[in-house]
Amino acid sequence: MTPSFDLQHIISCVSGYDPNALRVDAALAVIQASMQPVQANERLAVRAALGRVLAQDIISPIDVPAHDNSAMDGYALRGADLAAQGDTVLSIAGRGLAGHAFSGEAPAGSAVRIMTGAVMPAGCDTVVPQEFCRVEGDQVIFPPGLVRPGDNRRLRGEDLARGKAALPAGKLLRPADLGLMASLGMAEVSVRRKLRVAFFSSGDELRSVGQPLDPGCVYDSNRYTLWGMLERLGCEVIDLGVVADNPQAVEAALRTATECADVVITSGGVSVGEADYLRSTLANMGEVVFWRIAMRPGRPLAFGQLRAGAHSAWLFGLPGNPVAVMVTFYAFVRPALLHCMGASPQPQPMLRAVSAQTLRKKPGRTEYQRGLLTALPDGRWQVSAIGNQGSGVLSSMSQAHGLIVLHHEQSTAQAGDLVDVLLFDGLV
Ligand SMILES: Nc1nc2c(c(=O)[nH]1)N[C@H]1C(S)=C(S)[C@@H](COP(=O)(O)OP(=O)(O)OC[C@H]3O[C@@H](n4cnc5c(N)ncnc54)[C@H](O)[C@@H]3O)O[C@H]1N2
Ligand code: MOO
Ligand SMILES: [Mg+2]
Repeated sequence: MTPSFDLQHIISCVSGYDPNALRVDAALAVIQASMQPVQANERLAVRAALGRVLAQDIISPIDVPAHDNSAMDGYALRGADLAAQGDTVLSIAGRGLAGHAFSGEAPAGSAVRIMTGAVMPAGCDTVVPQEFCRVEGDQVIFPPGLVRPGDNRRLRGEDLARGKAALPAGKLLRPADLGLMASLGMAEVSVRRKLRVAFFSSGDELRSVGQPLDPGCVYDSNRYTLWGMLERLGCEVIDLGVVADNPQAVEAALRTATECADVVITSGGVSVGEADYLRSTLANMGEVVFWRIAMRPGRPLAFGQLRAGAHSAWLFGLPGNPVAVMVTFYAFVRPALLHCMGASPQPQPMLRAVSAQTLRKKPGRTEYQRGLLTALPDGRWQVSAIGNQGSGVLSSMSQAHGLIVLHHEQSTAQAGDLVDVLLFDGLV
């Protein structure tokens, strides 16, 4: 009898190339096209809105600043009064401080003592810093050529003019935005509601911290990394614990998650092992949009939609290996959640660095390696791949500054080549 074999399958095993695995960029496009942003909004005090997504454009209701004012401590005067050559001597007409304006118009040929933030006296258009002047009695003397007319004055509305766009809907609110809203006098703001994200770990070998570590078991670390990444994104995080390796338990947990969350994230049980039930359960409860990505680590990622009664939720079935969880989260889940939160697209925090060594890479997939950055004397960054790149090795993930991304088309990078690094500290 002739042995039967699947040539395509053998090629894929030998080369590591998997014809059924989606490219990273294609998977991202499918995810973005499938998932819709949440629409509901809520009104929050400005401080409570940190990290939330702005629901509406904000138009400035006032001029900021509301008045022309001084940028320096010194003397306000008419720029035209400054002589091009020789000292200019002006009498001091009075004083203006921030919150205590000089009243009236500065008489011709006079200067007004002024502090930073004080309203520019009527008639004055220029401020000379006090370091440049000499005071003699009630006169102030300005040497020539130190300032130009109009210097050291901040104009009304130069930050934001009334009626101008201040912040666009979709902005992920950062500390500067809170300050900006406060500068407009806003106490409250409309933001998108939080995204509800439920997650659980699956595996009979998993023990939660606080439990004894039985033989052959590991502590469940994925619920900690996932919790951290979701908290940083500002999601409402629902931790459904550890689920056993059996189809009934996986289905029950997915049902609970679908009933309470917009997005469900699981880790483990998504590969081809005899205790891997995630994908078949997803197929029974809804649909698998894709499974397997041309990437390493993280290849067995599953994405699909779950249904439970009237509820539905999107599912990311992340591979169980702890590094694969984090890499797939940064590559897919984070952009997807930002999209669902209603955030406008933002660039990934990437920098280009010189590779310190040869980085071997197979064609036809995207590879991610944990990297350490150092500054080179010429001002460029250098990146070195950390020793143990195993998919279960969290210590190197903890040490790394970011992920070296070796793109789909890229081949092995040689020492000295420029490579992309996705920075952990730039990620919310
Ligand atoms: N024959 C094949 N075997 C495997 C393939 C494959 O393509 N063919 N893919 C490998 C890849 S790549 C990965 S990644 C894993 C993914 O496996 P699962 O998603 O099914 O995950 P598990 O089998 O449940 O666990 C894998 C590994 O990770 C540890 N783990 C799981 N959950 C946690 C947790 N919450 N905290 C800490 N550690 C966890 C688990 O103990 C296993 O060691 O499959 C490969 N196999
Ligand atoms: O690619 Mo798996 O994701 O080895 O860890
Ligand atoms: Mg498995």
